[in-house]
Amino acid sequence: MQIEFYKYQGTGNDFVMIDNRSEFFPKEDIKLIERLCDRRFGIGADGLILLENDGETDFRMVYYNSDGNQSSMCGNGGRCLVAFANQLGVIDNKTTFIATDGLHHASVGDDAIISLQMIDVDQVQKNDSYTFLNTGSPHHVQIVEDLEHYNVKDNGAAIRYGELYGEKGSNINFVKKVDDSTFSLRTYERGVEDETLACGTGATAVAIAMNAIGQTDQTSINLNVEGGKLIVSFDKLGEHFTNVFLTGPAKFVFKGTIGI
Ligand SMILES: N[C@@H](CCC[C@H](N)C(=O)O)C(=O)O
Repeated sequence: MQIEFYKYQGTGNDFVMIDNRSEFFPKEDIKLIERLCDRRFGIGADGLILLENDGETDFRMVYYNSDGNQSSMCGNGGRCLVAFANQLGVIDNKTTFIATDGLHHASVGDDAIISLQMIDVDQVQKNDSYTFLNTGSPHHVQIVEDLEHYNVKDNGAAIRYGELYGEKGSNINFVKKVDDSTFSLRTYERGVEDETLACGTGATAVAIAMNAIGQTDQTSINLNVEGGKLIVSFDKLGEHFTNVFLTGPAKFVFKGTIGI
């Protein structure tokens, strides 16, 4: 069988998008999803996303990591899916959709800029050398000195598979402060098991963590990621972070068909 796919990227975090409103896609076939995401044997992507019908919202987001397993929320993938839904005519520049972590509001701006509301955060675990929080996906956030030369893959894997997070693991972000409203980060992604060029829930986690631990008192934060720039803004009510928005580019790359 031939299937039609669309390829999108958000600050270099790339995804295979499939319109599954007719429910044709074999969702339980982990090996197939892994192959479609494989950069040598398939299309190549950090993840695969199905756009599905939902009775109460504009559409449902079903997200798989490139290892073929369904996972938790993907911020950049969510932004790319909004752009895909707009391209398909499912929405008209504004949407409310459902994902694994609940409802998301989003809007499409000029120059393919998508702004996506993320979940509220009210638990930030502060430790001496790192912070842990869930922004739809679990994130370890750690400040490092020499971010440019840091071995993200090896150090990220050691923490992801180490005693802190057990079987479930976590995404691991390494951060450097640039100025009071700007941070650079590099992320090791669970389920990709490598550094990716960007991670939306990771950028969100870094912005909130840096505010929570007093590295900044800003509530609109610029994030430099390997594949570009993102902005995370929020309101802070005591230890509660609400109205969290992740904003940045989400771009169509190409479409095609592939035999499965
Ligand atoms: N790239 C994503 C994060 C995807 C989920 C993550 N790999 C996990 O399994 O926790 C993003 O942009 O948020």
